[in-house]
Amino acid sequence: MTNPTIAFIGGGNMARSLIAGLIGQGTEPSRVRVAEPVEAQRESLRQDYGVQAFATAAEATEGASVWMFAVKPQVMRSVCAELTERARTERPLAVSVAAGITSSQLDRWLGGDAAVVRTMPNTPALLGAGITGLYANARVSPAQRDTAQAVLATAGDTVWIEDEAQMDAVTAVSGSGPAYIFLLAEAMQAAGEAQGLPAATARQLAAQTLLGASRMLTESGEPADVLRKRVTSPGGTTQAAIETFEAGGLRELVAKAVAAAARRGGELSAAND
Ligand SMILES: NC(=O)C1=CN([C@@H]2O[C@H](COP(=O)(O)OP(=O)(O)OC[C@H]3O[C@@H](n4cnc5c(N)ncnc54)[C@H](OP(=O)(O)O)[C@@H]3O)[C@@H](O)[C@H]2O)C=CC1
Ligand SMILES: O=C(O)[C@@H]1CCC=N1
Repeated sequence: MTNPTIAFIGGGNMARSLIAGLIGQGTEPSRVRVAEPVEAQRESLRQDYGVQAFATAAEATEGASVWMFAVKPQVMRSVCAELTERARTERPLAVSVAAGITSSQLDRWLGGDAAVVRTMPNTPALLGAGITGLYANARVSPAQRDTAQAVLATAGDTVWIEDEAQMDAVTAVSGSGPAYIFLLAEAMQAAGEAQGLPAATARQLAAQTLLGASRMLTESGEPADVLRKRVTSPGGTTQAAIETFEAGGLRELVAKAVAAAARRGGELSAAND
């Protein structure tokens, strides 16, 4: 990446995670500009990362060739409307992290002929342990594609999607996914406490087990079912638990939850058009 100036529009949870990745990987803070309406959040971004923070998108995008849209889907259209004139004259690379909002909507809201990369990162980006799905529209040049990938790679792994229709599925699996794991952690912790463990001990056991299992998944190269079977001694404790999960319909429930998230992506697109 040839050191572009990057403007974030929206300085909330997701933007913070991405900014942490960029600064942590050595991006010069003066090259990161953020538009964020809340003064307390602007000040905390300046303090934590040394970036420049402004009240308006117009100020933040001055001189920036990459615009990172990190506002809620519900306000994306009005935020783009503030920038249409500048987008037409300056032809930036527009990168969106918004759930549901399509590249053709962003192109239209930015006045047409816009180079748009629609992405779906996740909050482990804060630790450089995220994963981002990316989709580029036809206006994106190979160099801009590399730039978008380089920006998101500071947050973790990246994977390109050639069919934009799959972005709602990406969102449902990895964008929202960390929350599913946190829900599982809450449930494991509560169940441990119900079995008589002190709260702190139950929390530590659940969290470290999720970390260790995730590292085995990513580092061993072995599929999840093989790793699961290795824990499951015939007639043992794990088998008792797994049979309970299967009888309770865990797989079907996960499939329904992911389908609901993907469907919501489509609804967010339609509702905010
Ligand atoms: N959180 C997550 O795990 C993920 C989120 N996303 C996507 O990221 C986007 C942001 O989500 P998230 O960070 O969670 O939400 P947040 O509400 O934390 O962040 C959005 C920020 O944008 C600010 N904002 C609102 N209007 C404007 C404006 N006109 N100009 C500049 N900033 C503005 C908001 O301020 P105010 O609070 O005053 O409204 C808020 O601080 C969403 O589109 C979401 O789909 C994608 C992947 C994962
Ligand atoms: O819940 C949401 O809509 C956003 C998108 C993925 C994670 N958070």
